[in-house]
Amino acid sequence: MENILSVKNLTKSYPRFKLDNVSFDIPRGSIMGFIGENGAGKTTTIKSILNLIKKDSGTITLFGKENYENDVTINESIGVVFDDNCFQETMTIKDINNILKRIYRQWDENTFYKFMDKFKLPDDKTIKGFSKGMKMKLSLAAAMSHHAKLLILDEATSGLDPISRDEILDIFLDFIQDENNAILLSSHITSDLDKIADYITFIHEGKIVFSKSKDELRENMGIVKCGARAFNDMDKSHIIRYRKSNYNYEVLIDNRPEFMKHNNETVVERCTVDDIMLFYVRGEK
Ligand SMILES: Nc1ncnc2c1ncn2[C@@H]1O[C@H](COP(=O)(O)OP(=O)(O)OP(=O)(O)O)[C@@H](O)[C@H]1O
Repeated sequence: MENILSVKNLTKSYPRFKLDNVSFDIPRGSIMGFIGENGAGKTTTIKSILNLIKKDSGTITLFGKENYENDVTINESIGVVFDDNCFQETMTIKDINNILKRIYRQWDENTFYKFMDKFKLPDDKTIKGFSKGMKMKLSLAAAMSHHAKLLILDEATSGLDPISRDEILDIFLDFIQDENNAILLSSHITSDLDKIADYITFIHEGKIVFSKSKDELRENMGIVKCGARAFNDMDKSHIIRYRKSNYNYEVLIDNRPEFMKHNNETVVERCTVDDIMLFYVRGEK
């Protein structure tokens, strides 16, 4: 499968933080969930991809091209949303449409106004009177109204209520029905990623812990809850991380099918993206 975005050994240093050899790929027709705790390096990675900050080293390839910085076609093929409002508060939807129409060669006024109707955003009010969720919907609509092929969304669903999020997630799923499109979605709302992501890239303290398909994670990883004796007897080669509370252990294991073959009386629970992140960040090795 061809990759729409490929990040190889990306490095960027700040005085107190280093993005360290970050690598991952996003195949066409897929949604990549980008997860990690606060300060893990998600926005720094995204800004490097978008050339908003200068990387120290590494290779970023978008749509098969490495040096895309001044390539208008590539830049216009990306729809970007950050978690803060990028429009002037005094503007109305009509003003925004007029401005974006001049910026994007492929601006699609029809699609934009369809989104405005769908999201019930008033076109006579200034942005100042919009709630956080309304501003977020507006930004998402703008990102999806110029025939972008890659959406890069940094915490773009964080201000939305569960109903609006569900509506947006459906729109994302629609978007990738076109096999030439893809989405990079950084989010702390891991239940959203459980619902729609095809791949998960997990970054911790500037380093990639894993970048895998969600099916692979779901099939292979599992949680065993047991007492001290069972934990001591356990084949340690399967343990990724464990958490201990009083005399009980919760253990995140890899290769669930293999583990179950040799421990057929042990219950291995399925885990969520949230569980995996919690074990990696807070569990013991
Ligand atoms: N311009 C900068 N100068 C110095 N340090 C910076 C700069 N920008 C980011 N950092 C540091 O880089 C680290 C990673 O920040 P980043 O915003 O990439 O994290 P994040 O994973 O997006 O976090 P969050 O989930 O909170 O948005 C943080 O420690 C941050 O303080």
